[in-house]
Amino acid sequence: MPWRQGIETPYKNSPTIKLRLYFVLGLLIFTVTLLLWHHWGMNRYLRMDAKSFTAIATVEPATEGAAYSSSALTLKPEGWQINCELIYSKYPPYCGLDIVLGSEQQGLDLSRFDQVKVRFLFGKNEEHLRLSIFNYSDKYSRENDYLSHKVEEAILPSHTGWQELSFALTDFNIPSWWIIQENVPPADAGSEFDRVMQIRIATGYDAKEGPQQFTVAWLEWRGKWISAESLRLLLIFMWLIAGMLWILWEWSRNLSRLNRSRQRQRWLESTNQSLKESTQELTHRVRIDPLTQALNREGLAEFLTAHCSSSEQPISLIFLDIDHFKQVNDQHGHMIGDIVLQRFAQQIQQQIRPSDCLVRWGGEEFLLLSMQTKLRGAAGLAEKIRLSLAQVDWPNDIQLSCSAGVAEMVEHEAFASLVARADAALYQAKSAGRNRVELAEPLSSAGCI
Ligand SMILES: Nc1nc2c(ncn2[C@@H]2O[C@H](COP(=O)(O)OP(=O)(O)OP(=O)(O)O)[C@@H](O)[C@H]2O)c(=O)[nH]1
Repeated sequence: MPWRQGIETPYKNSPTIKLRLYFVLGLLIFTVTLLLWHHWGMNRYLRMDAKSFTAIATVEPATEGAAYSSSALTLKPEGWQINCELIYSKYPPYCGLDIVLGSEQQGLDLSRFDQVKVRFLFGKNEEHLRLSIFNYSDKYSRENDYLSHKVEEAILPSHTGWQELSFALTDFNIPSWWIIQENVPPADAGSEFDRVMQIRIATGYDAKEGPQQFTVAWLEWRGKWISAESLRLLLIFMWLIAGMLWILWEWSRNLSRLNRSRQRQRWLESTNQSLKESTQELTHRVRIDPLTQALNREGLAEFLTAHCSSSEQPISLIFLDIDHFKQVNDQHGHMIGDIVLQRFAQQIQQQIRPSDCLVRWGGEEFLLLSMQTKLRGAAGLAEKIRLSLAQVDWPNDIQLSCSAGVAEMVEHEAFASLVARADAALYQAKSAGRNRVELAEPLSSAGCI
């Protein structure tokens, strides 16, 4: 059966259910793996030390009057060492080192990192170091004026001995003096690390006059290949795509299921139709004589069940028999005999009412049940049929006649009795020389089937 091909039953263990489970499981494993990998791995580093980056000494004030601060940068095996002498003048003094990263508006993109770690040695009690980032921006930066670059600062506390301090990029602050100096609106006063021109490590605002010394071993920038936010977006996008694919898949599966069930419905409808037609044809065949198209005895029984009621009475029966039909067969053959039988039946059908019923009783004998017809009416009909045979174009110019016996059913008469009486009348017609109509003897009382 073609419509059966590919029909899926929604069993628990069907391959599609398994496929879906694998699909969701695969996505979950992929998501968890990606999150774990992001948490524990996917790291990138940038280390800034004396071997790989160049630093210069910086000092403030450098040229104020006769008294000025001085600073000297020494490269030690452990890192950059700053030795300076701070003297107060117009501005609070500081000294430190600058790691120059860019020039001519080309800075280093440090926004790819999340954290910075600094290893330094600064033994001064209650004093601090400053770690400053100078970031270029087309909005406010001016060429050859590093103070116009956005300044982002983090304060490093003093500590006895070497210390390694780690903090996030979000821990940097923009000092208010820079915002005021550059007149920057609040919308532009947020942190930026995409074009870093230089990094400065210097004494803090609380530095005291006199000699200062500190050493910076390295700065290490740490970040992820994919930021947590990008990873979240990626995962959301991936789940959205998977969801859409899932919906599309379900939709196309349902569509093909629907098509298959429509196909099946059409097949069932056409099968049902052809079964109905076959049944009708079979029923017809069972009730109809195939040669003459008159009812057979089966058809007669059905007809009697449906119509032999008192409302249909009076009912008359004409028993018709072709005369000397054996001679027709003998002289012209059975084929011609069959044609004669067909035309004989047709000739009768043309002259009766739709409510009447022609039955082939057997061989060349026919019963004609004439409904709501009295004996005389039926006798007239039988006579009319008999006479009409002369007008028929019989094959081989055969001269055909018939005899008839007519009987009217009396109330409660059995059909067999009616047939027997009509048959007796027919016998009389035959005995009296054929080609004539005889009436049956009336019955006083009998019964219908
Ligand atoms: N061609 C053909 N012949 C049939 C068919 N059924 C019966 N017959 C023939 O009809 C003939 C009937 O012959 P009889 O019973 O002797 O009747 P008859 O020759 O008509 O003689 P009477 O009835 O006495 O006039 C037989 O030869 C049957 O073989 C049929 O379906 N086709």
